[in-house]
Amino acid sequence: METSQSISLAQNLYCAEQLQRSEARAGELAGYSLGQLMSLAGRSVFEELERIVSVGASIAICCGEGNNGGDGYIVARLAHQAGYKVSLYALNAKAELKQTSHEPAVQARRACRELGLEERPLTDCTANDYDLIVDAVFGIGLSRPVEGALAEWVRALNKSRVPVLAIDVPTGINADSGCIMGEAIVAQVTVTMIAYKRGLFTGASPGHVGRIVLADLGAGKYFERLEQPAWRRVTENPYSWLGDRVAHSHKGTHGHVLIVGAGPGMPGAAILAMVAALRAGAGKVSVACHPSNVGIIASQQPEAMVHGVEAPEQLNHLLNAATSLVVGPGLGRDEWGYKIYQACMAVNTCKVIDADGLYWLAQDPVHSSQLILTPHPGEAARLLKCNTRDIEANRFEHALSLHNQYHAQIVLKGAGSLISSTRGNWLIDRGSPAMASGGMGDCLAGLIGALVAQGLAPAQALTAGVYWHAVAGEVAGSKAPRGTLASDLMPIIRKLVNGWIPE
Ligand SMILES: NC(=O)C1=CN([C@@H]2O[C@H](COP(=O)(O)OP(=O)(O)OC[C@H]3O[C@@H](n4cnc5c(N)ncnc54)[C@H](O)[C@@H]3O)[C@@H](O)[C@H]2O)[C@@H](O)CC1
Ligand SMILES: Nc1ncnc2c1ncn2[C@@H]1O[C@H](COP(=O)(O)OP(=O)(O)O)[C@@H](O)[C@H]1O
Ligand SMILES: [K+]
Repeated sequence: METSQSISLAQNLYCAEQLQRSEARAGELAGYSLGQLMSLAGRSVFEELERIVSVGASIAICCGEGNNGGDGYIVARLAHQAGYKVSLYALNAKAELKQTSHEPAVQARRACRELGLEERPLTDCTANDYDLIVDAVFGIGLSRPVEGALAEWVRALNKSRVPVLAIDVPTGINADSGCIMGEAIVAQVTVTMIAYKRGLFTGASPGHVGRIVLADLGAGKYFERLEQPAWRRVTENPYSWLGDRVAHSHKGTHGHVLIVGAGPGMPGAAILAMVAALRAGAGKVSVACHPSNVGIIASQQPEAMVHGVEAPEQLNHLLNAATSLVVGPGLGRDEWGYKIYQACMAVNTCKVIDADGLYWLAQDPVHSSQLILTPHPGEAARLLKCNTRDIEANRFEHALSLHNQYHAQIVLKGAGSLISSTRGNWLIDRGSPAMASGGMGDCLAGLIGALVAQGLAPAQALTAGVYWHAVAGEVAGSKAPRGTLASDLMPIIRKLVNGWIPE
């Protein structure tokens, strides 16, 4: 799978279980006991703390009963010794640490007591009394929802404007899925230990983790030798896949995208896909739509060729001429839409299927690596015959299921888009909430279609398309996220497919 065209600069992502299984061995290979790893973890967090607040600042360190809390006690001792005003809060101030806790945690807690740092119950911690809160309540050991008084405390903490430094994973975030379990802390910075946990980058996490800092404790490289990452995070611009245009190229060199959609009264989605395909560099773009929409679509962009098709037979010559198809934008769920969809599915040309195309696919599943499916969670639920909540509860597993069931190239869209493809499983955590507006998906479908037309393999086109679409959304929405439109992405997509890298 690793070819010269694979993404070289990507980060490996892991599950909590992999950390639990191999962190001790990785530490051993690096020359550290688990206890020493914990001391290093505490020190890394303390170093980040020093970057956030100056000596003398008031800090509340909130500790659970496991090893995440253990890291917290080490931070508390270091911060106290360095001259910070430290207040300690414990989930269970009277109880001893769990028996599974490492010795340095026990020692650090004892040292804190000897230094006169009295532990108070966590729910007594009022965030506004402090300059910084250190969240050492739960890390990868979170095993059930945060409930009751603790959940109330988390809600109050989130309402305050006090910055939070989370250790390993913000309390309440599931490190594997990125879901909130009950209630979750919103952190400004998360210092995560040894390796990146996959759940930090998708689901609810983008709103909770803040800036992520990896503290690999010297054991990261050994850990990566012991454990295979099922997912990798794209961190490199994939422009080299497309490369510069050859000087003697002509429009025929850059492929012909056919957008199939725009049923009666629904021209907008096809227009967006069409413009995105043109701006992403397709040599030619045609639209096959219901005859009633020809005038309005043709008036949007004179460079596109717009064809009204009443019956599927009229599509044949267009299908034969296309290098890639985008099937579904505004296609509709009536008989016309179904017949047009069926005609598209009868040809082997690589197809991006989105929107109503996915609706029809869910009725009658097809398996092919020449299909690129771009569902949002609602569409994914229909394809997998479950509900949207099931999808969001475990985005990773459902992206894999879609790939396995349809043998297709899949992106499960949303904050932290997941790609499961014949070129592996990739996470793209670019993009922004500015993109939460109608039409963004149509723009993505057209962009991917244009990349296929220009010669990228389906899985590459999908990965590059999702990446550039998300970056374009970030750029378009950076100054004024509300009111950002899919149309605003078009000129930025044009720059990105020409190698532009935003600062
Ligand atoms: N093992 C190691 O080598 C290292 C571990 N480290 C730290 O250790 C953490 C993992 O430690 P643990 O496995 O002890 O797990 P945690 O400290 O994350 O929490 C587990 C404890 O919390 C309880 N718990 C879980 N969910 C709860 C809920 N909703 N309400 C109430 N109690 C709940 C569990 O019963 C268990 O006692 C990592 O996240 C990291 O911060 C770091 O020190 C690096 C080294
Ligand atoms: N909060 C967000 N963060 C990152 N990307 C987002 C966010 N909200 C939406 N997007 C992206 O915008 C696009 C929306 O697509 P979709 O839901 O199909 O829109 P539509 O059907 O209205 O065109 C997806 O690519 C999605 O990943
Ligand atoms: K934590």
